[in-house]
Amino acid sequence: MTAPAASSTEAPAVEAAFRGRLGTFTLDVAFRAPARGVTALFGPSGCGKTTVLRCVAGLQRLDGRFAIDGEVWQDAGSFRPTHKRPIGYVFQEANLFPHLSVRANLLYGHRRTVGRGLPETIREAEVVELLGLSRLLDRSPRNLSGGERQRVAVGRALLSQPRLLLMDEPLAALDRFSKDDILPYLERLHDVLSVPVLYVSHDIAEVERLADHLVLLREGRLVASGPLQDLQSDPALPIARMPEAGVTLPATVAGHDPAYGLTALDLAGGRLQVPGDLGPVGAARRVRIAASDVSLARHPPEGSTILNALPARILAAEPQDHVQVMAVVALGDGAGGTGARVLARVTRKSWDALALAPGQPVFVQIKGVALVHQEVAPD
Ligand SMILES: Nc1ncnc2c1ncn2[C@@H]1O[C@H](COP(=O)(O)OP(=O)(O)OP(=O)(O)O)[C@@H](O)[C@H]1O
Repeated sequence: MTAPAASSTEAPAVEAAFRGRLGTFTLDVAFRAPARGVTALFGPSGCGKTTVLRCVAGLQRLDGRFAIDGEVWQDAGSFRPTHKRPIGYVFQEANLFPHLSVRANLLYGHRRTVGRGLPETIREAEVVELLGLSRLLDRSPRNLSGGERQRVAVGRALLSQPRLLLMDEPLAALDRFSKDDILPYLERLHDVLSVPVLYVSHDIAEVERLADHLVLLREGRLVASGPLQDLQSDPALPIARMPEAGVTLPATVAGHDPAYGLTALDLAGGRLQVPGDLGPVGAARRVRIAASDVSLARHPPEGSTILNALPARILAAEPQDHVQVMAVVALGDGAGGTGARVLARVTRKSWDALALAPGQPVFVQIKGVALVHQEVAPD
């Protein structure tokens, strides 16, 4: 867990600490996250995610401190009001002005900030291109799909030139199809723009696609805060107990096997063969390996249809219940365990039968690998 630092001489950071009561609910949360990329606030309904975001926006006033890149927005002696905080806020509902065109909606926030002489770091043309809005500019928000409306809402928030973008369940009101439509655009924003994002969600799949850093909350308190991959591969955390527990890992396309339609993907500490063409050699990809798709063997498996069996070492293990054990293994055959960390959910019976334990060398068999990061089609 990370506590906010008193002063910020290190890498630019978002430092947040809020405590107080709202009715019967008590919030007491402190975390520090990088002031770049996407930080997801994740936890069950009612754990305080929206309250933290409202505190950051200055819409909810609780005791505490907030600073971004050393610039203090709140501490014991000061509280900057909402309208003086350079934030963009995207809610579950797009809340566009129905009587204005998409273009006028986009420029609404832009005029208010750039018109006041604030520097323009995010330009309209760039936002239109990144969010695929060029064909929607003259349309009325009334005639847009839910996903299109949210893309406009994100664009409007970005054009207000925020130091920090706050997104509160921006996809929660969308159906699966619209979510799949908008997610690649958000991934692209993340790749191209430098504005940091605090992203509230209770959808772990969404978080895994977008987030670099994770803040886990439960009942108004911090459970853990850290880089996504570190928290995903901690078998003691509640996200490892979710049925869909798994890890997302950076990978590089290493080659193709056209005869069998496979792509070779390099991860830290190992190479996988994955069905399909995942792009040119050298392309960076993000893949997801679910804990339930990984099994462990003491010896190199023979006579198996599973293509991927890689040497690894068990780093830690945690019983999940009476039946299952969650193990974290590091890929690679060295002793150091420095390769990518993968979760394996195995039965307690197999764990005992193979006398598995942390520190042991094993072979991980990986049954399925999903591509997480998708390309977006040009507008
Ligand atoms: N102004 C308020 N007065 C009283 N209770 C409040 C107030 N605002 C929030 N709460 C309570 O605080 C708790 C946390 O709410 P919050 O909306 O922050 O949770 P959340 O994690 O965002 O939940 P969800 O995922 O369902 O949106 C809830 O129990 C909520 O009822």
